[in-house]
Amino acid sequence: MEDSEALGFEHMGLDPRLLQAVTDMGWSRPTLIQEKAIPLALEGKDLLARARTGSGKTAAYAIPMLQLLLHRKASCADGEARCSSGDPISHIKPLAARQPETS
Ligand SMILES: Nc1ncnc2c1ncn2[C@@H]1O[C@H](COP(=O)(O)OP(=O)(O)OP(=O)(O)O)[C@@H](O)[C@H]1O
Repeated sequence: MEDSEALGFEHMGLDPRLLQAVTDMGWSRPTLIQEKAIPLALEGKDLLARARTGSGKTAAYAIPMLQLLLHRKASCADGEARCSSGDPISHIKPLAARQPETS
């Protein structure tokens, strides 16, 4: 994809609070891994991605996760039944604990 066609944060359908946070961080555009991963994660797709150290992977998974949490919070405030299905972070902790130690 050419740079001119790159999908900016403002075109990803992000919650305004997340867009503001990204702006506050001084991030004018997503990194490549963020540009590829965030839209798919927001669609609910399962992803396995690899990118070099310092390429922005943390935000690539944290931004969609925070968006899910914000939407879920709004849904719970509206009394939706799916609010009782557990929170995403509780699934991440056991997965992280199973990661092999690095030296
Ligand atoms: N879109 C962006 N624009 C500018 N800077 C960014 C962007 N996304 C992340 N950064 C910055 O890039 C740096 C590296 O990001 P981060 O540590 O999340 O990368 P990573 O791929 O998760 O690294 P690691 O492989 O070490 O876990 C951080 O200082 C972060 O604030």
